[in-house]
Amino acid sequence: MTSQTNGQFDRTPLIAGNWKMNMDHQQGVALLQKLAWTLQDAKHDFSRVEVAVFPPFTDIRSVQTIVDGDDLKVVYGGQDLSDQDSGAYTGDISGEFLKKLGCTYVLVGHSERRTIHGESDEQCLAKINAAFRHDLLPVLCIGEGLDSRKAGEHVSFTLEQLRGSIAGLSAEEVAKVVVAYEPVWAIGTGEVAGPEDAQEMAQAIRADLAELYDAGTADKVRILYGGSVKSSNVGAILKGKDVDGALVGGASLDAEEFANIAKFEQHLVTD
Ligand SMILES: O=C(CO)COP(=O)(O)O
Repeated sequence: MTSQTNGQFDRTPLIAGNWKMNMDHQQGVALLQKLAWTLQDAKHDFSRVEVAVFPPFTDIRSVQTIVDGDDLKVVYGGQDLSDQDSGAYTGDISGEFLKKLGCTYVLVGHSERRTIHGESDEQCLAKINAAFRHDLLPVLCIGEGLDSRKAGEHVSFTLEQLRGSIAGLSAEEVAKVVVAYEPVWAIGTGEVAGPEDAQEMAQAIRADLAELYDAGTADKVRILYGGSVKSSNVGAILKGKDVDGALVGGASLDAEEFANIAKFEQHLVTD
């Protein structure tokens, strides 16, 4: 076990905002500046709770300029990357380019990539390897659809995605992966998996990682929950001891609401 260094959290919590295909670069700059001011006013301690944004590719250069120019502590990443490094891959973006723009993270296998673009676990694994080649931290998204949930197969479905997407990674690599559990039926629908559901899956993911690797490695992996997270439900969701943060879609487009989510410790439900 790692020591209890950060309140109830063994691992530094991560609150991440996935802007999806929203916000052009001008709107993105305004959103980021408002977020930074709001967090600054709230005296946000970034060493306690990390805050990341995932803007569209066309915003990232502008985001970099603001982050560097204003010395912001907000970190950022791409919403996807190619599994290749360069070459004849029209429309794709190399991890090398993301790194050069100062990205820390990159999303891999978001459910919208898996469903709309048919990305497989195998491709996700190749993308994770590409991320590591360029010193980016992958945020691997996994999660079941409504059918699996209704059939009571959500855990086995999600763990199969996990295993397929990390197959062959070393323990050292896996420890750097952030896993985001996002049940597809809870994304953008207002339906939230209950706090118990989020903890149940986070615990199952950690147990599976401990079985595949070892407990020490599993303890290092941060596991986020995503799907209709708001300031009003984040406190209950992050109460789960295996849930280390949130991947937020819609609510991350509102600077005040997203800053409020990042201040989730104020909303933590205790009983
Ligand atoms: O897909 C998500 C984040 O990646 C979740 O989106 P919502 O928060 O809009 O449900």
